Amino acid sequence: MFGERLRHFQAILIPLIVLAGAAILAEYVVRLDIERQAEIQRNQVLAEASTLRAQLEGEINSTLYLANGLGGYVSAYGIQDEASVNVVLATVFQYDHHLRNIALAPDNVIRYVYPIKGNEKAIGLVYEQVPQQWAAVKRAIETHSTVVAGPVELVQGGHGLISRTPVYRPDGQYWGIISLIMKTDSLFSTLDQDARQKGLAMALRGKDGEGAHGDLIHGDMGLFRLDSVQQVIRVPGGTWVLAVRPQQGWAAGSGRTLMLRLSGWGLALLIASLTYFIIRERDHIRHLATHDPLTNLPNRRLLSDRLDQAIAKAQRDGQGFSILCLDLNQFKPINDTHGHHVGDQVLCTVATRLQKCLRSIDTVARIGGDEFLLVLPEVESNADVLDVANRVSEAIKEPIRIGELLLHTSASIGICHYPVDGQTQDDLMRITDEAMYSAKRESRGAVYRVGEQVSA
Ligand SMILES: Nc1nc2c(ncn2[C@@H]2O[C@H](COP(=O)(O)OP(=O)(O)OP(=O)(O)O)[C@@H](O)[C@H]2O)c(=O)[nH]1
Repeated sequence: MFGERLRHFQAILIPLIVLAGAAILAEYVVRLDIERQAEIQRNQVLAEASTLRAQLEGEINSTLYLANGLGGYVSAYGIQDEASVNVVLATVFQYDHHLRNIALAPDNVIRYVYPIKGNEKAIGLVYEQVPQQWAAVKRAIETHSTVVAGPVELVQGGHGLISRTPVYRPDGQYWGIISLIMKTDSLFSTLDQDARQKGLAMALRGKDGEGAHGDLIHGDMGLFRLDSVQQVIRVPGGTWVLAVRPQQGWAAGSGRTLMLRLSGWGLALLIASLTYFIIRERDHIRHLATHDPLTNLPNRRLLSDRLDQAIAKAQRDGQGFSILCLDLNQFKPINDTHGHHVGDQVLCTVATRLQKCLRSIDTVARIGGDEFLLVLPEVESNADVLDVANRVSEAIKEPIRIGELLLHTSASIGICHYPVDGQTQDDLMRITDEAMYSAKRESRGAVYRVGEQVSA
């Protein structure tokens, strides 16, 4: 019936709605977690990037402090002889393992280089005559401060930063230039290694201190295009930019997210399944309360509802209906002879046959041991109800096969019409019952209406 189908539909629809709601909630929680994880990860990467930046700035500045220290020494004491200069340069050189060489150029002409081995050709170089170098030297002299160029490819191999520090005598007179070449390959690869150990990829740009627009110094330029954490590094005469990003990308799609999503969906499925079982259980309990457990036909309680509905509908539509009460004849002997279980099967067979004789809008209920009541909406005429009664009677008379047994029974039937024979539920039930008993008393197997036989 419609109510049954609606309940079935609800039992599917409600859990689906619950599933959708719980899944949306689960996805929302996953999204929040992804955002939180990304924020935590971004902060961690930012902290690591700051460490790398400090490390890099520290390395570069410590080299520059050496240049400044050396400049101070030269300014104060000047140059006595080559041997003592070499001692000073060698002392400075050993402080910084990134140093490639140091050159002193009084009046812009390189006179001293340490170590000399491999750098002999630099001796005597006049900066003014080498345009690529003169620009930086000139800028250092003009700005009175250290200028860092590069990294550039070194003729001795590898890459290096060249710092030019102008030196002035105590009286303010320009003395010359101190050049330091710093090997960057080892410096950058140390940083790179540190970053990789923490699962990070790093890149540097800003050659010649040109910052965010400068050429690539180290790493992969792609990192600047990706969503990376970037830090500005101050170098004398300009800036570099450091880009850092997790090697495996940001947290989204991590194992944790997958676990959280699976748990969320699992929970959503569990809640939806529980909802489904609760609804089914509720429907089952409701069904048990309204149906006969043996034949699964509506019981008295549900019959009462159906009768109320039929009366209300008849009053609304101005159309009558009929009810039919049926009691099996000689059922007890079946029980007594073949046992209760055979009697049960006979009752079930009768129930099935009754249902087959009726329309979907009719109701057939079991109201007693071998007694059934049929409600036939919109059936008003005697002829129509007799038609149904005869059909039902014939169906019950058909032999019933239970295993090896072939059993026979019949029914005494009472009918009544609403509103002609009775107007209330109690009246209708009583009158039909009396009609059925009249049939049973006076002509078993016949159909009676209000004490009068209407069909054989
Ligand atoms: N197998 C079975 N028998 C039942 C059930 N409920 C009631 N009965 C039996 O059904 C019989 C009904 O009694 P009656 O209607 O007097 O028996 P009958 O032989 O049909 O009598 P008449 O109606 O006068 O022909 C009783 O013997 C009950 O014990 C049931 O659920 N299963």
